[in-house]
Amino acid sequence: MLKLFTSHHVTSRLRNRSSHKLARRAFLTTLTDSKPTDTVSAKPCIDDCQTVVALPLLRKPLIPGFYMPLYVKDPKVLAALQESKSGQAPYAGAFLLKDDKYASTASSYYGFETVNILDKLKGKELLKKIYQVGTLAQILSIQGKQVILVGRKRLQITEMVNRNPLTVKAQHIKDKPYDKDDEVIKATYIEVIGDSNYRKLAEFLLQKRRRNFTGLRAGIFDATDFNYQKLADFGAGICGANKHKIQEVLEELDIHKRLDLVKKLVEISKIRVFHASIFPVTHAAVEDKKEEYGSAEYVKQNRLSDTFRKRIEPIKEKIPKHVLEVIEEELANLDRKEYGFGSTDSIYSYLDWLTALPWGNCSDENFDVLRAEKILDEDHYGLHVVKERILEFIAVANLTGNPEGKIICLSGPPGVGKTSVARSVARALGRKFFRLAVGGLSDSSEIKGDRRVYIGATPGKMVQCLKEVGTENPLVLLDEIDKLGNSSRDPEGALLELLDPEQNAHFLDYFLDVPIDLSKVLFVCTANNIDRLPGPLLDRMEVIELAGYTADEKMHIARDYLVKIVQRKCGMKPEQVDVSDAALLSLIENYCREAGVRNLQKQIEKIFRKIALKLVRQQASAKAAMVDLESSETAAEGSIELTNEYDKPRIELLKEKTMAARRSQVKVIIFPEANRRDFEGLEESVKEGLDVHFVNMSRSSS
Ligand SMILES: Nc1ncnc2c1ncn2[C@@H]1O[C@H](COP(=O)(O)OP(=O)(O)OP(=O)(O)O)[C@@H](O)[C@H]1O
Repeated sequence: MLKLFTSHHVTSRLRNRSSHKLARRAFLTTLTDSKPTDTVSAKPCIDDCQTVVALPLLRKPLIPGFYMPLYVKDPKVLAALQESKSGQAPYAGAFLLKDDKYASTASSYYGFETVNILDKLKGKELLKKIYQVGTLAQILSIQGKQVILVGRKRLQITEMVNRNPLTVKAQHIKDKPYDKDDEVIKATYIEVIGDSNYRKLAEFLLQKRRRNFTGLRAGIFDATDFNYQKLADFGAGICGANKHKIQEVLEELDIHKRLDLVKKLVEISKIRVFHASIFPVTHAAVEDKKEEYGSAEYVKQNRLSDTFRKRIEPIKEKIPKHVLEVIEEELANLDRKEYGFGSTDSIYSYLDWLTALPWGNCSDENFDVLRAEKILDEDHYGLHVVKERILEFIAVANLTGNPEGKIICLSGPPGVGKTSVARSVARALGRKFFRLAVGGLSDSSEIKGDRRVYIGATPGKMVQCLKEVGTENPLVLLDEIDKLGNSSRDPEGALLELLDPEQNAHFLDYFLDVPIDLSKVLFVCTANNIDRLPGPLLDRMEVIELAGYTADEKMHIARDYLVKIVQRKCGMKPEQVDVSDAALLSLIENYCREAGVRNLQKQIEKIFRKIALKLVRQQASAKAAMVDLESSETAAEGSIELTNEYDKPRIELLKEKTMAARRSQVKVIIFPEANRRDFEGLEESVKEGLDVHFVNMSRSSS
């Protein structure tokens, strides 16, 4: 009996222990198809389950028979999983992401996979990024955002059913039939499992994954009731090899080939285990031994810390001392950890953030008031008071060399240009722009990050902003600050900390855990209604009101700004469209009576989209007519052999067709040259609009 660990043990552990501790373990289920007991083994209508929510996995595929704890941040995905769990088919699809770049940004603590990193990837985009072969996973439990899955069967995606959350139709794929007595399979099996090193390896790994899983160790090599597929899967599941290699095992349906793949993975693991158990020491020792092991995989792994060393090398001088110390400490830590056993992931992720921040990198400041005035006028009609106030602010910064002081809050109804004025200020000052939507924000952790002890921890939005803009002095727009969520988890306190010049020079993000200097960031806030702003926040701000626009102002904005912007966005030339003032006025009076101009912009966009469609349709039909024309003519494209005056009808036909297709010029090639006189003798109305070329007898010489 190849029983490793009963499902009952696992679920009772799941209930009894804290999820952190649990997640640290490799959750192995039985290798045999045990009788249904408890939640784990119950497999309601598994064969009917063809439509599943697709979960993208960042760090490794889910091998059938193994457990996987997930951290799901996306509320839509979570709701869909909850629905599946409470329904007849408590299953989901687990599919590995092809791209490694997401894995490096994944914050995985205690082995929990994170399914939130792909905020921007949805539907087909996401579908393209995942392997099409994955695993049908039973949803064992959902506690908060933590979901425990157990792999059941191999799946192949056939089509997308829903975009968000990504839901797919998938067919269950089966292993190819094989002969149990096949000598080659037997031999490969003995190479894998019969190898005493493998036995040692497995024992070592299993010990690592908590020594109290004794049933596992006792039962593993009892070969009286085995099955080659599960054995191969087991090897793939525990070997800790590169995730794409494990995916190959998942996709391989030929048992012999699957065993072969696992054999290679196990070889690599042996080197790691050997290294981990004998040389858990310094970077220098690892360097010495590199040659000796000679494994490409080994060398690659040890580049983990080198990546960060290379990254910080050019900016080492600029990194604050206290941060550099932490980085060095963590690098040494990373070197000590053996690769592939989970816990390096969190160090990797931490270092990835810490080393990617723009330490000491600022964009060149520009406090030129005339230039700023020109930019503000270029981008916005009117708004004289606002522009004047901003110029005063820049003038003070020009004199003091520093724009610090009060935080500007642009207040006014929707669509009056608050966001776009802030964008222009950033452009005028030569700073990078970052918009941070704080409307609805309910938790201080969104600003200050999660503590690293939490599963799936990520830094706060401010740190994410610095990483994205790549400079220490961006202009950060805190949008809709009056719509801050009401919550006990103090988002207001976190914002105060961010905005207060006294505090933000030593801003502490819980994830980074080192103070960072935000004093060079220029904060601009927007609000629709400042009455809703919390007093302490309002105190720190200088409010500039933007009133609504009159019809006349809207007319100017539409004609001189919006039409031009939209036309450029739609890829049209000015001569292709002419929107009359009467049309704009009618739009303003009948459709856009609100204070701002956002709706007006939308209406103009609508009109331009319709014109674009018309233009493209015309071009398409012009092309179609041209093709038609070519096929009806014997000579080269659009040309005519004019041999005598009876060709006049052909010229007329050609002209008619091309004119119908709105081509202004009809190219006519006439040869031989001797027929020039015949052509010239034709009526003017026929010759009109033709681009004529006379050619001598040889066609190629045209
Ligand atoms: N005075 C103006 N001149 C030119 N364009 C303007 C002007 N005012 C607004 N716009 C344009 O109107 C659109 C909407 O403006 P924006 O998004 O900045 O509004 P907002 O006040 O931030 O709205 P919300 O409060 O809903 O965020 C933008 O394309 C902006 O460029």
